[in-house]
Amino acid sequence: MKLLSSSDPSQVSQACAEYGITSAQFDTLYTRSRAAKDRAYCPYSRFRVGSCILTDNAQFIDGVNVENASYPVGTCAERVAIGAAVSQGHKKFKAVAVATDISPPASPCGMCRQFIREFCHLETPILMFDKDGSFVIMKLGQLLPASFGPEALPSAASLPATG
Ligand SMILES: O=c1ccn([C@H]2C[C@H](O)[C@@H](CO)O2)c(=O)[nH]1
Ligand SMILES: [Zn+2]
Repeated sequence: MKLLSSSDPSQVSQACAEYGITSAQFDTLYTRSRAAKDRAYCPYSRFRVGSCILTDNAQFIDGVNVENASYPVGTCAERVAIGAAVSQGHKKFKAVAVATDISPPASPCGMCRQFIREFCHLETPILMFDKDGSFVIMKLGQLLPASFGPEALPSAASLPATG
């Protein structure tokens, strides 16, 4: 796990080539996840999280963490972004970005990793941006090894996500 600089074009282009996204897509994921972070609703933790996901037809959809006075009811930015995307008709994603105000960057929690697993290949890049715009990039399969997914269920063939 290596911390890379998003302001170093050679580090960005090398990472993009390795993980199958364009530099333009990287820039949008970075800009949008950071901007989304400012819209987080997190009066309890004060821990702002923004997410942006890239759909397989090149749409970008944002999410923020949305907390609740009943603490366990709150949801993470990544799941909000994916829920928004699914509600807009997207079910396959090429990249997931998450931005926070800490360094090194936060990585998706276990529940989000499983949620992402439903809609992404194990090779899908997860981009994690820190407070300075430095980033770590890892494949979903690295974040969630030996995972359980929809293909394990006999009923999966009839699920919209896999159909
Ligand atoms: O990757 C993460 C980690 C945490 N959170 C949220 C959940 C909660 O609102 C706050 C503190 O855990 O940050 C996210 O949205 N995504
Ligand atoms: Zn989470």
